Amino acid sequence: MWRRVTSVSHLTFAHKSTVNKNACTFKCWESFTTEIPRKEKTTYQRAKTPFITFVLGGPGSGKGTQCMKIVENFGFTHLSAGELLRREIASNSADGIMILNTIKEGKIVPSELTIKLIQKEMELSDNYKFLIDGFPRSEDNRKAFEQIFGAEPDVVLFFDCPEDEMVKRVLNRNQGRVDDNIDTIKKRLKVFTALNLPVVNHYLEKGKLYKINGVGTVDEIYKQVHPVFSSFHFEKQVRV
Ligand SMILES: Nc1ncnc2c1ncn2[C@@H]1O[C@H](COP(=O)(O)OP(=O)(O)O)[C@@H](O)[C@H]1O
Ligand SMILES: Nc1ccn([C@H]2C[C@H](O)[C@@H](COP(=O)(O)OP(=O)(O)O)O2)c(=O)n1
Ligand SMILES: [Mg+2]
Repeated sequence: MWRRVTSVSHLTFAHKSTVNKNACTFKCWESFTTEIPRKEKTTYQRAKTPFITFVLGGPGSGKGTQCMKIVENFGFTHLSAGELLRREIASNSADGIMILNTIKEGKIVPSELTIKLIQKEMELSDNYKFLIDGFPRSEDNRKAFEQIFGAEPDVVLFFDCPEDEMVKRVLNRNQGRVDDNIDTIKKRLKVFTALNLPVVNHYLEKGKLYKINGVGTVDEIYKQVHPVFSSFHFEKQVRV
């Protein structure tokens, strides 16, 4: 199902390990394909194809909070698309100003840029289990991901939360975000309905959607999330 990606990322990176760096370059993409001969794999390469979870829901629906609990319990690597974009702004990169203005307007950053940031983090990770939080936020995001990665997610979580609850939570979030103000939130909610709900419906039709009631305490909500992942028996999987 997975294929090697050669066209989008021209990134070079060093693997964290000091051993066998060359063999680890592009390890992520090599393990995405079933065509790599067994003998080319090293113990530093993942033995498994990536297990990808998309985490969807409106602003303030609790995506990030629940992702932290999934990470604790199931050892996923958490990639928040919004966080990667905020990091890009903070690094004063060439795209930083455009990203900042897009986020302030409550709009969606061009898909290729967000996917490039996600892809880079996946390449740097030793893990094979990924939570991709806040992505895809539009059909364009979704289609671009599928085209670039040549694959679909294994699981899609959707935190369903009423607008008034989301607004309340975002206004109390207190993380100094430029988009956590009432004007931007109103715009984001419109964008969520117009662009993100079609993605939710797409995965519902495909039978991949796990709809979670996003109202309640963090633990009450996590009680619905846990069985989604325990059904995959990750703890029994042995990595080589
Ligand atoms: N179940 C909950 N009940 C009340 N507040 C919550 C709950 N889950 C998260 N929060 C708080 O709401 C805010 C938004 O949560 P967050 O996880 O950042 O949502 P998202 O990533 O979907 O925008 C945060 O301040 C968080 O601490
Ligand atoms: N796939 C994405 C994800 C986020 N963004 C931008 C636009 C979003 O309003 C901001 C913030 O996203 P983030 O997921 O951090 O926001 P919430 O956690 O839902 O409040 O980033 C994007 O353009 N494309
Ligand atoms: Mg978040």
